[in-house]
Amino acid sequence: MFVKQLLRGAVKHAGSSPQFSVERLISAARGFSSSSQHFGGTHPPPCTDTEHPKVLITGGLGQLGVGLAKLLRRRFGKNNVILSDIRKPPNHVYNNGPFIFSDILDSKNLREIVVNNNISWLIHYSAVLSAVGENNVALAKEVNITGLHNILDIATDHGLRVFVPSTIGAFGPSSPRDPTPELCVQRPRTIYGVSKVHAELMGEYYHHRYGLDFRCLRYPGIISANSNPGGGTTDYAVQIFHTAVKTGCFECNLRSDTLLPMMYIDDCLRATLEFMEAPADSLLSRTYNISAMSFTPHDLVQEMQKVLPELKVTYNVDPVLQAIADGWPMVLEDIAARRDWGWKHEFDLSELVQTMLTHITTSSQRAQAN
Ligand SMILES: NC(=O)C1=CN([C@@H]2O[C@H](COP(=O)(O)OP(=O)(O)OC[C@H]3O[C@@H](n4cnc5c(N)ncnc54)[C@H](O)[C@@H]3O)[C@@H](O)[C@H]2O)C=CC1
Ligand SMILES: CC(=O)[C@H](N)C(=O)O
Repeated sequence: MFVKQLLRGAVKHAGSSPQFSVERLISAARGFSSSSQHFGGTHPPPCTDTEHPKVLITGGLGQLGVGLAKLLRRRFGKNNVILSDIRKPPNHVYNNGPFIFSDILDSKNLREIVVNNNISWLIHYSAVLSAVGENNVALAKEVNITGLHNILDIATDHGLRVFVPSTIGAFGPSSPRDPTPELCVQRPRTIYGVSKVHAELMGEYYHHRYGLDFRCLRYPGIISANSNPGGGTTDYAVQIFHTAVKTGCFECNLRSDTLLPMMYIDDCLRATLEFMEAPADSLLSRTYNISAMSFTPHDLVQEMQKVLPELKVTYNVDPVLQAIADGWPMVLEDIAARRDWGWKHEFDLSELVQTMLTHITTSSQRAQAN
């Protein structure tokens, strides 16, 4: 029902904005119908040589892992990318390529998987995110710190290239917030942030001490249409799209003026692949900020209302999440990533909103038709 209104709004809006054409909506929808995640127009061609990395992704059933597996499989071949997690995968994931159970706290099992599958790249996505971490500090310590130690030791012992994402949450209230440079004070006040600073420092230490090929990007809040966020402070910016399309209203748990760095998932996953493929001698650092846009809930709602003029948003601030967000960067500076390995984002706020709404509307129409 609201989907129809949304399409009507989109068409109406198309008349007023040259950037938002019906053709674009339709062509984006076509792209989505042939692939569940769309990666912009610039994804690299599949590798043809036999020197593919053999990749293991830990924590692969969260918001980011399935999309990354899809991108890497397109590049390196389906069987060269193994997705793993401690949860049971849905059928479409299970049927789309190798999946294996792996608990990062079980170091012997993890080592066996690496050895038996001749793994050469380890993408370490398992983590407990900011909001869940504040509710369960013991679990966050275990997964984010003990788990990371297992990963670094195994990666070092077997000569792997290892990617560990960090986050805007690795900064805190005493960091410069607008903009936040690569190198500055990092005194986060969440267990998530503390564990990510620990990961950055441990990885860099292993790189200098043992020659580990450690690579780390500080991601902003990631926005995706067909995977759900796992319990973070930036989750509102994903949930708002789904709820708005379904019901036409949304209750936001952050203040309307909370400015945070955000990124569309396609940019995030492409950045990860490009960074992993960057020649080691181009990397002057092992930990980089990457950035695309910053917006407040108010900015996002205004952009969405260009398509959904009836959208109603109310604010019911969660004090714990608001305190976390108030200590995070407002704008992330990523000069070094752009300079050293050519990072360039593709999605700004208007592209993000168009793409998310098109994607969610199309999926919802398809579900209604079935
Ligand atoms: N999604 C975002 O906005 C951002 C994510 N990141 C980082 O990117 C990585 C991936 O993030 P998401 O996919 O959003 O996280 P998520 O919370 O959606 O997924 C994490 C996954 O880790 C798995 N996991 C938990 N304990 C485990 C264990 N003991 N062994 C193996 N797997 C375990 C969970 O089952 C879950 O599927 C994380 O390291 C996160 O910190 C960084 C910044 C932003
Ligand atoms: C920005 C992140 O790391 C994550 N989305 C969170 O909000 O915890």
